[in-house]
Order: sequence, then C-alpha cells, then structure tokens
Amino acid sequence: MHRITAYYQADLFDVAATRRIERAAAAKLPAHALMRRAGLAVARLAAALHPHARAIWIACGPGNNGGDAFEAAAQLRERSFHPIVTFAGDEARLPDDARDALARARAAGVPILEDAPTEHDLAIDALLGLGATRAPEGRMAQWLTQIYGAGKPVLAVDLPSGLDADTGHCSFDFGPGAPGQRHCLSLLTLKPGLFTAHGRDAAGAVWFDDLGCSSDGEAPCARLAGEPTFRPRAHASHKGSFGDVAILGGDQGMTGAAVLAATAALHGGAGRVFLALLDPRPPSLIEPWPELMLRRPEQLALEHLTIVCGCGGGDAIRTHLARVLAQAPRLVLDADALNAIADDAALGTLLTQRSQHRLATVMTPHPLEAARLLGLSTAVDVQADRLAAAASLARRFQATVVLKGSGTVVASPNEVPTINLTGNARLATGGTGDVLAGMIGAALASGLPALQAAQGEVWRHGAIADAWPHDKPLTAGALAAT
Ligand SMILES: NC(=O)C1=CN([C@@H]2O[C@H](COP(=O)(O)OP(=O)(O)OC[C@H]3O[C@@H](n4cnc5c(N)ncnc54)[C@H](OP(=O)(O)O)[C@@H]3O)[C@@H](O)[C@H]2O)[C@@H](O)CC1
Ligand SMILES: Nc1ncnc2c1ncn2[C@@H]1O[C@H](COP(=O)(O)OP(=O)(O)O)[C@@H](O)[C@H]1O
Ligand SMILES: [K+]
Repeated sequence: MHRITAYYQADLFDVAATRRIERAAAAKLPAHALMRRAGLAVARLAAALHPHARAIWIACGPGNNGGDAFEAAAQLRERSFHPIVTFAGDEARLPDDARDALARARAAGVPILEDAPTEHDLAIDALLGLGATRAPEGRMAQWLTQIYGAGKPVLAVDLPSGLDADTGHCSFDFGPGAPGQRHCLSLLTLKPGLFTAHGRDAAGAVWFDDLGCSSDGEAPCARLAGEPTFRPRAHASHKGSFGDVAILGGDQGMTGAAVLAATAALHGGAGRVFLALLDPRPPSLIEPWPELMLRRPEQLALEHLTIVCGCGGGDAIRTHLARVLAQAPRLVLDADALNAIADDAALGTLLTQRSQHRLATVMTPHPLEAARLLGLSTAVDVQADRLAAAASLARRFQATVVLKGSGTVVASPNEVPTINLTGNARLATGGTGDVLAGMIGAALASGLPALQAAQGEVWRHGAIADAWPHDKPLTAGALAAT
C-alpha cells in the first residue's frame, strides 16, 4: 500500500476493466480471500492514520463496498479498536463475500447498529463503491452529510460514496475537506474519477493497495502523468538553441493577458520572446520587461516561430488565425483563438489539417471553451466526463489538448490521456491560464514534441502553485515571473 502523490506515474482503470480484474483475481483465490485482503488493508490504514481513535464509525452499504468494511471492522476489533458499524442495506440481499464478512464482524463482537453514533473520532465511508448507480438518498445521504460535514477525519473505502469512478462526477455534494482530513484507499486498481472534476475534493489523499492482484492484460483508460524528466541545458548552448516564441494576442483592454504569456515564456526559458499586441495603441505595460521584443502582428515571420495565440485576443484575433494555422510550425491555441475556431468551421478545418503537415499544436481550453469547441451548451457538460471531452477534442482537431481545471487532462490522438496532480485552487485567479500557455510555448520552442511539452508544463505550472508560500498572494504576474 502506498500514498499517491503528484510525482507518481500510474495506470488508471475504469469500472469495466476493474470488474474484469476483480473477476480474474477472485477466480485464482480461495473464497472470500480478496475481501479479507481488502478489509485488512482498510483496517491497517485506519490504524496507521489514527492510532488513537476511540470511536470509529463504519458506515456500510448494501454491496461489497460495505463488505470490505465489515471485514475491516472485524480486523480493527481484533487490534483492540472500538469500531461501531451502521448498516444501510438488507442483510438477506448481501452478496456472498459481504455476508461472510458481516458474520466475521459479529463474531469479533462489533456492534451493528441502526442509527449513526452521536460522536466519532474517525468515520469509515463504505456505503457505495464501484456499484453506485444513482444519487444517495434518505438514510445514506444523511449519513454522508454527517460523515463529510462533521469536520472529523474520514477514510473512504475504494471511493467516496456516490463519486463516479470513471469521471469524478459527484451525485452528492462532499464540499471541500480540511487538509489532511480526508483519505481514500483505492482497492485493486486506481480509478480516474478520484483525480479529476470533484474527485480530488471528495477523496482527499489517495492511497492504493492492489490486493496482490495484477492488472496485466487490461488497457488503462488514463494515466497519472507523474513528474516530467528534468531537461538539462548543455553548456555549449546559446539563445538560438532554445527557440523563438511570439505571443499574438492582447486586444484593447486585454493586453495584460498577452504580457503574462510573454513573461511566462521568457521565464520558461525561451531564447527570445516577441510580443505582437492586437491593440494598436497599447498602454506601456511592458516597461518592466526590457527582454520582450515588440512587433506588429503582420511583421511576424510565422513560419520560423513558435506562436502562442489568443491570450486576451478578443475578436481581433480572428483576422490573423487563418494565416497562423496555415504557417506556424509550433502553435499554442488559447482563449479567444479557441472561441474563434469554435465559431468558424473553416478555421476548424485548417486546424485539423495541421497534423497532416506535421505542424505541432497544443490547445489549452478551460471547460467552457472546451464546451464551445464541442458544440455543447455548458461547461457542466464537459465536467461530467473530462477525459472523454479532452479525448474527443484531440480526435476531432488532431491536436494535443490540455483541458484545464482540477485534475487537468492532457489528451493527444491515439495516446492514453493523462491526469495531472499538481496545482490547487489558488490557481483559480485571472491570468494563470495565460501563464500556462506561455510556458507551453517556451517548451515547444525548445524542440519538445507537443504532448511532452504540454504534460511537462502543466505539471510545472501546478508544482509552482503547490510550493507557493502560504503567506504570499498567488497572482498570475508573480507566477509568470517564477
Ligand atoms: N468482491 C470482492 O471480493 C471485492 C470487492 N471490492 C469492493 O466491492 C466494491 C464493489 O462492490 P459492489 O459491486 O457490490 O458495489 P457497491 O458499490 O458496494 O454497491 C452496490 C449496491 O449498492 C446499491 N446501490 C447503488 N447505488 C445506490 C444508491 N444511490 N442508494 C442505495 N443503494 C445503491 C446497488 O443496488 P442496485 O443499484 O442494484 O439497486 C447494490 O446493491 C468495490 O468498490 C470495492 O469496495 C474490492 O475491494 C475487491 C474485493
Ligand atoms: N481548482 C483548481 N485546481 C487546480 N488548478 C486550477 C484550479 N483552478 C484553476 N486551475 C488552473 O489555473 C489555470 C486557469 O486557467 P484559465 O481558466 O484559462 O484562467 P485565465 O483565463 O484567467 O488565465 C489553469 O491552468 C487551471 O488548470
Ligand atoms: K465508499
């Protein structure tokens, strides 16, 4: 068993694959062995995290997720803890493994109660796991509110109950947990829903135990990206070795977005950075950055540059897009460039054709921009299945897609998508997306392929935010200059 961190690379499996892995594993083992292992893992983690917990409330549901926790209750009782089980199910309809585990909990002397205890030191959420088919209601919903709203530590078995394992979509509002308060032990496989959309808030710290079973032969539906490899700079290098980036954006009133992308590209290591503002009379925003070189948009030699296009672009970006899409060898499309493409099928076709000409493209939509590109009405439709949305955009436009937000997804045609675990809600402040676009531009300019550039810079952008001092405000300007 180990804790999952942002540094860790791992395969993620959806519910269908996990079910197949479970069946294959169970077929090779004696009856109930898998559930005993699962219960033991839960008990060990609970004891390790909260060795002094007196009252441990274990809320068990009607399926095998509850079964895992009956077994954990028996194991905790044998270790001299005082678990109290409440059961939201029908004993006569329990699956075989869970019925056996319930008998073991009773034999160990664990009280099985109807009502939630008035107080607890630790709650174990085992109401629903992979088999959740609808929103928890009635007693289950009430217990979940008590478990996640009490401000007390929670350990979720396999999944926070009601969290969709494939998508991270929640049918129950878990709200945010205090740091260190929520833990989730994922069993047999790691599931993508724990790491994106609402998953990170609901689960808190994720732990993994494969129960001694192999997932070989099953294809992962996604991967945790893990830390990118460090790219050393050769001593024998010069500014031409790291490429030229041009930022094309910054219409009237939005020049700041383009300046943020430019300064991020500069600090991201680009050899030279050109700033081509769309605002014909820009305010003197760039004075603190003498390294930036100002150009008119039509002066840019597109065919020799890495272009970051669209930050603060407004409507004015539309007149430049056809030329940029046709000529730029390496291109990051952000913000208003994406909105323009969503509105204009001819631009969409030019974008799709780039891959045939071996021109590298990274698109960096937030959920609403992704929805527009997919012809969906709201960001909620994208958030309902972020992996599918990113993969669908990558396929449609034959480009690398960075779908931003908690658990940023990076997808490329014919590649397993990755989920990034760096970053936090302090990034939810204006301009941080422009900074990311500039960073990816610098990585593309240095010669990295689109997918590698996107994965690496998404990781670094989030890692900077994670390391940000708590007493210092995180602004996009400061982030760009780091
Ligand atoms: N077998 C083993 O050895 C191992 C099993 N493992 C464990 O098993 C878990 C999967 O178990 P599972 O398939 O039984 O599904 P689980 O999530 O417990 O519940 C299904 C039940 O809930 C019900 N139900 C659904 N939604 C509901 C709602 N909103 N409100 C109320 N009821 C609702 C649903 O009823 P139905 O939808 O059919 O009406 C059905 O009765 C997995 O997550 C892992 O913890 C692993 O540790 C490996 C070892
Ligand atoms: N809650 C969050 N957790 C992790 N990252 C976040 C969160 N909120 C925002 N971010 C990151 O911050 C950036 C915001 O980008 P974007 O939405 O384009 O904002 P803007 O247009 O203001 O630059 C993205 O990289 C996104 O992934
Ligand atoms: K659960």
